[in-house]
Amino acid sequence: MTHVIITGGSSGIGLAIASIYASRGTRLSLIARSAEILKQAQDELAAKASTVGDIRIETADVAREDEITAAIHRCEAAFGPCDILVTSAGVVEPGRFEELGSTAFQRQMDTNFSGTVHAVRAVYAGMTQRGRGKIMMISSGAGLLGIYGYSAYCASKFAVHGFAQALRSEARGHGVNVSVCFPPDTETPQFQRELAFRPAEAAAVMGTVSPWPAEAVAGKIVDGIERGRFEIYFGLTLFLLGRFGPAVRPVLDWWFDRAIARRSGGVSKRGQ
Ligand SMILES: NC(=O)C1=CN([C@@H]2O[C@H](COP(=O)(O)OP(=O)(O)OC[C@H]3O[C@@H](n4cnc5c(N)ncnc54)[C@H](OP(=O)(O)O)[C@@H]3O)[C@@H](O)[C@H]2O)C=CC1
Ligand SMILES: CCCCCCCCCCCCCCCC(=O)[C@@H](N)CO
Repeated sequence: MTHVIITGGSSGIGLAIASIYASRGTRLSLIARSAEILKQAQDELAAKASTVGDIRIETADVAREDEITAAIHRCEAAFGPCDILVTSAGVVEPGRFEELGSTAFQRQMDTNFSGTVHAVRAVYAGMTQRGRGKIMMISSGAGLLGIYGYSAYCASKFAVHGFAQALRSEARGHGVNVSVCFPPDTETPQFQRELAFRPAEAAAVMGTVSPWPAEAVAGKIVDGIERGRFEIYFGLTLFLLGRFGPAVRPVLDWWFDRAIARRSGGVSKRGQ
């Protein structure tokens, strides 16, 4: 039976992905920090799964390599080797760079980027030895474009993007499929919290793409895993951004800088 491990599987996009696999009778391991929220997710999914025993929950902080490695190894000992790893654990804390502080900056890098690397490392050796396995990393539209107020988050998601690209080229020779996806704003508990802190200047940029339901994002991700697609885009705008963004950067910068200046009351440089 297929064993799917999902970091961040207790909420939002990760939970929506878990829900699709649960209804297919897959063995599922969900990893997150809060035991209470994990238990809620397990109960919710148990209604869909063939047997409650097919859903395992483990508490671990992905930013702590020892914790996440041990948790993943416990999941593999119980349910067999990992066939599919989805790394959805992530945090977002918007704020202008000078107000963000190094703790909040580092927390986003440690969770979103290092947390992804740690989870991948925990399954990677086994996958390459078996000559099979799939890894899907959740980056973001913010992993394709630098956005006002998102210096740490964008850095962490660009890092995931670069990691996925490089690892893909190493892994394919070992029969391991590495993928990365770039979701737009998605209706999840985290998104609701984030909106309260999103600067108006960021809304001017991010408002270009309207929010998606988590189920729709999860559906495209699972479909991409099945087809072994490397990059998954959501909607025409983010597809164009991913494929042609770097080529049209000067135009995008000009366009967004104008929109941002309008939101900031026309002041684009300090002191002017
Ligand atoms: N929603 C959106 O608009 C978008 C989200 N994304 C990305 O999708 C992913 C999921 O986000 P979303 O579903 O919105 O967020 P949620 O907050 O709804 O879910 C995040 C999940 O990650 C877990 N998590 C967070 N930090 C850690 C940690 N240090 N160790 C282990 N687990 C952790 C949470 O559980 P717990 O807190 O208990 O640990 C929870 O299960 C993130 O990587 C996010 O950046 C990308 C594009 C858009
Ligand atoms: C030819 C090119 C056209 C260019 C259009 C550019 C549009 C940019 C939209 C960027 C959206 C990023 C959403 C990230 C959401 C996210 O990760 C957070 N919500 C996390 O919680």
